[in-house]
Amino acid sequence: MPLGQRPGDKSESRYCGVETEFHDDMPHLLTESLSGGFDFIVAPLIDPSYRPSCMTNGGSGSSVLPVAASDLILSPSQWSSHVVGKISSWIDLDSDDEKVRLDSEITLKQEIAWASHLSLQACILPPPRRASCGNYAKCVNQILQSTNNMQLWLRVPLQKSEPMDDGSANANSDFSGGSMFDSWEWWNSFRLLCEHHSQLCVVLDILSSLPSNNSVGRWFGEPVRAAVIYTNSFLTNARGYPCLSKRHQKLITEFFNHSVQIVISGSLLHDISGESIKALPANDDDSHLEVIPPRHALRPYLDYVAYLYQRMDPLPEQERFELGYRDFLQSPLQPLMDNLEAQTYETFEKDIVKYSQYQRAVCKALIDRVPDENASTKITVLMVVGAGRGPLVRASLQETGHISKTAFDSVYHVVRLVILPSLEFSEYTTRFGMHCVLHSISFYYNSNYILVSFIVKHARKLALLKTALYLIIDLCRPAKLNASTSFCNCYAVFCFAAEETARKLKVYAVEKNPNAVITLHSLVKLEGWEDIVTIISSDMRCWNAPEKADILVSELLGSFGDNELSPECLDGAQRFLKADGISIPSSYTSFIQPVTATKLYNDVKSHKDLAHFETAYVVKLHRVARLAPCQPVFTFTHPEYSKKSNERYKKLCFEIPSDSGSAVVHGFAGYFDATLYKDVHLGIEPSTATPNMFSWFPIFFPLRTPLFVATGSPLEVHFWRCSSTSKVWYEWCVTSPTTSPVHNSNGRSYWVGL
Ligand SMILES: C[S@@+](CC[C@H](N)C(=O)[O-])C[C@H]1O[C@@H](n2cnc3c(N)ncnc32)[C@H](O)[C@@H]1O
Repeated sequence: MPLGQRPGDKSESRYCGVETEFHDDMPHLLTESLSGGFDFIVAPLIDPSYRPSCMTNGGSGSSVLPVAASDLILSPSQWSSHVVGKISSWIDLDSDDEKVRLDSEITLKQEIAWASHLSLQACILPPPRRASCGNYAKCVNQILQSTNNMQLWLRVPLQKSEPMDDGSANANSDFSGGSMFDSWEWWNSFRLLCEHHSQLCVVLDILSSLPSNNSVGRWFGEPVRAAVIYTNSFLTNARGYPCLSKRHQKLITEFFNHSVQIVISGSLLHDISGESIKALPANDDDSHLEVIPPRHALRPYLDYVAYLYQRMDPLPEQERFELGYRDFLQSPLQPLMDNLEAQTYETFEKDIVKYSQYQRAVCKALIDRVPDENASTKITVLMVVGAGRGPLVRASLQETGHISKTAFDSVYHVVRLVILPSLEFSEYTTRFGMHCVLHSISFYYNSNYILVSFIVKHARKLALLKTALYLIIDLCRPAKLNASTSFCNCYAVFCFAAEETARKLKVYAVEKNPNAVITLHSLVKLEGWEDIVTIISSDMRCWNAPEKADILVSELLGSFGDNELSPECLDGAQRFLKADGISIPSSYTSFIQPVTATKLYNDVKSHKDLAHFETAYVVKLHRVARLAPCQPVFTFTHPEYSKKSNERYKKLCFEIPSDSGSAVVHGFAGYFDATLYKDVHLGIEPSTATPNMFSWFPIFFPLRTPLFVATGSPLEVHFWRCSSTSKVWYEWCVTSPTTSPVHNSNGRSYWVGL
């Protein structure tokens, strides 16, 4: 029975398992566990007392393996859906004792072969017994080369000793024997020996004490499939029930968010004597007792884990929409070289936060440029370069009170039909005793946002009007806007242009995509903007403008800022910007940070060629460990009259926090931040990211070979932005702690066309 129903969450982490001992009555064991609320069991497949060398035939294979049950006792579908195999924990493939070593090898292979026969989805391998586990890894690697789809989950404790002041290790480790111990390093060497095989994953044993947050964070970039929590890691609450420490709770929630399944292990250690009484029927009738299955001994622990799952916030609607994009590599768009399609534009246009930031920037620029006293006489020339289907034209016009016919109509339509079924907006404001003239209003909503942008004249009671609008939004939330949409995360974004710039505008919309130009014409006609907007079908780099612009508005930004060639395009466009004109954006900067991203690395590797390792990808990063804070890479400012080249070179030195421990770097996550105008910015750099903006996922620059960075070693990285007459590309490499080849030399694998 899944832990709960979390809207939108279809991940594996809904399922919780229980670890069991060897049992030769598997049907009983399974029924007991499933009816006790667990979804699967982690069970030994073979009698743990079995040793091949002690068999009468010396392990030659002719005698029958002492299995827990065959595929006639449980069907293959039961085995596959409800059992994770546990490989015998006594095996020691690196033992000095040859007999033990050989017995171990034979048993491992026999058990995996048997698990495969049963169609199990996964088997758990016991933890390596020592740091040097070459023979164990060699045997597992052989198995991985020939196994079907079954995954092998290496079990390791979530444990890292912290150095003491005198340099020795703290002694909370069963494994360390007093020396420094970091279980991640065991995992890392094991998977290196197995060549990063994609079917080799991890199970973490969660102990009662946890390593530092930074050190735990590394695991979120690893293929962790399950976390085993022992009953002795649970605390006891005031009522005698099991509970977990705050840090454990946070960790479990993170596991849920990263599709890691929880497995409970151990025996009942909490005496909840009232529990069994509660389970009895009220009239204590024997016949009832027969039909009520006995409560599973570990149920209180399961209930607590379910409680942690159920109390998580539901996934926001946008997150739910983006679930399928998590860790999915995409080629970056090339809007200069290619012509975008209507669907792509439509997706951009849904990002209301992006446009409201632009609207704020245009508003500030207009107010700075035209003093109030000239507002009704001075005409500002605003050029939207790369206008697409016109959203920035709309945002700019709304800023000045040029409200569109359709927006005006639609707000009354929406107000009348949906929000206030029997009330006109004007009546509404009158009822609230507000004395203002509603000059224009636009209303936009999707499943995430409600944007009300309005302009009032004589707004003496503007504050009241704002209150009224908040009230309207409250009234219409959640169900009335659209009965079929869940509005649990709905909130309002108000864009009050009411301060009313009322500046006069002349707009040019310049666009090189001939299809988008057709749409622009249709938009201008529909909105009645013919007198204000002139559409130019041209590449901004070669358009001969009839006059110069006061304000140049563009959105030519990629996930890495300059990677869609905004610098090259705006260098061309600034010819027709007045000497004191304003560019929105006025600057943008790219950022990178090193990441562990096993899933992405394996996906790139699966192409089996060099080119994919030298390509940047747009990707919604999820199963990644961000190893160090971001650092800025390249900055571009506009306008730029210095004739400075757009080629760039940057050397960066990252320090991974020492309490993280050693780490593996699979590549670099890239982001940008743009200053639109003065203090109005937008971006995706995690520490300053614009909230609820979804137009850009990060970019990922892979490394051909995963890079091991030992604790305390600096990581030195070089990035270049290069160009030729026909293309722009990036090259990157690492020079410390080891040296990598320069990736993408001469743009041989990945470039952006000019
Ligand atoms: C990222 S889209 C943004 C479109 C629109 N401004 C929006 O926010 O939805 C960039 C647009 O700029 C156009 N574009 C790119 N380079 C251009 C150039 N050199 N001249 C004119 N348009 C260009 C593309 O065709 C595309 O429509």
